[in-house]
This record gives sequence, structure tokens and C-alpha cells, in this order.
Amino acid sequence: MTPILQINNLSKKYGTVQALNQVSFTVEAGSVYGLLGPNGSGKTTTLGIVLDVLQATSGTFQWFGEALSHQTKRRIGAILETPNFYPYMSAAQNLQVAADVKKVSPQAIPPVLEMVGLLHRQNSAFKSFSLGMKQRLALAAALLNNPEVLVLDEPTNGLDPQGIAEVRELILKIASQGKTIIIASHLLDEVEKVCTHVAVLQTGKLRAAGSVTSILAKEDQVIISLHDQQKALALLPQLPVTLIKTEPHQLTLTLQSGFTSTNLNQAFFANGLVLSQLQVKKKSLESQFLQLTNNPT
Ligand SMILES: Nc1ncnc2c1ncn2[C@@H]1O[C@H](COP(=O)(O)OP(=O)(O)OP(=O)(O)O)[C@@H](O)[C@H]1O
Repeated sequence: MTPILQINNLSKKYGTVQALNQVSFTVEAGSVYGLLGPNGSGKTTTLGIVLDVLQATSGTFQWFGEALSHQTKRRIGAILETPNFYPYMSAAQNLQVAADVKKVSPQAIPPVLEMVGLLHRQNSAFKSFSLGMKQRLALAAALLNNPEVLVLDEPTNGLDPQGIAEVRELILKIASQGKTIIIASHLLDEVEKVCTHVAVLQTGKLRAAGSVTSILAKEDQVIISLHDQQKALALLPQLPVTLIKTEPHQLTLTLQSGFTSTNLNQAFFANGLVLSQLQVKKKSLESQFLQLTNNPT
């Protein structure tokens, strides 16, 4: 299947500042793709380039396997900054303005208001909305022309905890309807809760990319206890594992991808060794992220 977005060796310099350095990653259809990185890591620059707001210094990108054009732009909905709505106009009137700009029928308005949970407030003035409601209205505007992909830059910035929860829930709801979503965020928690895939940026360089679970699972540790530790240590070199720590009655291992803790248990049992404890300690994305971004190259 053609990827939704493919980025190849993208670089951007602002004068002497290397904001992006040879960044490549691919967003597949149906994913919720997080662009994760601390402030200044190049997230907004990446989104600006792929949305044609900024020009790359070098590198290429394709949307739906093609160069960006009027046609491909119509398939993308984006919110790069807090959109300007008219404060005294109602939610429905503001969406009417957006629908006119996008040349979309007014019939598209009630369904998107329903989608973002604002249908019952369609006649309320925009200025009476909470920040979370304003952000949901922005999402409704981005959804008006039924785009295949939504691009959001820090969609929960500045919201209170309830607003954050509402917007995250809404993103998951939109994704569940088959849309691909690309989100720039500096919040790990957000990426863990919302995204299926992640690209980690640090000072303009790509530090890691892949499914959130694979990045999470990459360094899972398994702790095992058993009676005959010597026999276990003799068996380990034959298995796709790495021994991290040896303690009395306890071994800590990491497993190579594709080899599960169940496989480990079975391998021990097949060799006449019965584990009295098998505990999987998932390495959190947070420690993974800190490790990735604290390790400059
Ligand atoms: N117009 C500009 N002129 C000069 N430098 C810029 C410009 N825009 C961004 N930069 C620099 O480029 C780097 C990447 O910035 P960018 O805004 O893409 O990062 P970000 O990850 O989106 O950060 P934030 O979350 O703070 O927006 C930073 O060092 C930033 O200072």
C-alpha cells in the first residue's frame, strides 16, 4: 500500500541553525503517527515543510506517493496554530466561513459538529467556548472536507486536564474512523496514549522511529528465578537473549525481537528447568525517550 507520507533525508537550515538534519520516516495509512521531541527539535519545521509553508534546504517528501499539489492538499487537513475564528460569531457560523473557503457544502457542518461533540453548542458564540471547545471546533473545521489525513501541531497545548482528555479522546475517535493522523508533541504521555507509531527527534536528527510498542518493547527486561542457576547460565548462550544481571537466585535478561517471555519459559522447560518466577519489566517510553534524547551524536 502506498504510504500516506514519505519523508526522505529532509534537511533545513535557518541561517547557521541546522533545524533538520537528514530526517527520513514513513507514515503508513491508518496510523496515528507521533512526531516526538523536546522544544526546538524540529517538529514544527518538519510539519511546515510537508505542508508547503516552509521550504526544505534539501531532501524530498511525497504525500500519497506524489508531490504536493492542489489535489493532494485537498486530501490533508491541518491545524498548525490556533485558528482564527470570529469571536462574536457562533460555532456554526464560523464553520460556514471555513466551508466557504474550502468550497464545501454547508451540509458538511452538522456531522463535523456532532463528531467533535459541539452540535448542541452550535449557536453559541465562539468567545464563550473553553479552550478545549475552541480546539475541538478547529478540528471540526479541519474535518469539513473529509480529509484522509489530519496533521496537528501540539493539539493539547495550553489546555486544562479535562480539555486535554477530550481532545485526546476525539483524536482516537477520528482515527477509529480510518483517518491517518500525524501529531507533533513534546509530551511522551500524549504519544503513549494516542499514537500507534512514533518518530523521535532531537536537535533536528531522527533518533528512533517505529511502532510505539516496538520502541517500548525493544528493551523490555525479563527477570527469572530458578533453583539451578548454573544450568540456566549454561543454556543462555543457546537462546536469543542477553544477560544483563546475575544475582543470587535471579537473572535479568533482555529478549531479542520475536522471542517472547513464553518462548523463554518453554525453552527452559524443554531443557528440564522450571522457573519459579518470570517477570516482564516493560521499559517505559519515557526512559527510552530520555535515553535517546540525552545521547547526542
Ligand atoms: N524562523 C526561524 N529562524 C531561525 N531559526 C528558527 C526558525 N524557526 C525555527 N528555528 C530554529 O529551528 C530549530 C527547530 O525549531 P522547531 O520550531 O521546528 O522545533 P519544535 O520541535 O517544533 O519546537 P517547539 O516545540 O518549541 O515549537 C530550533 O533551534 C529553532 O530555534
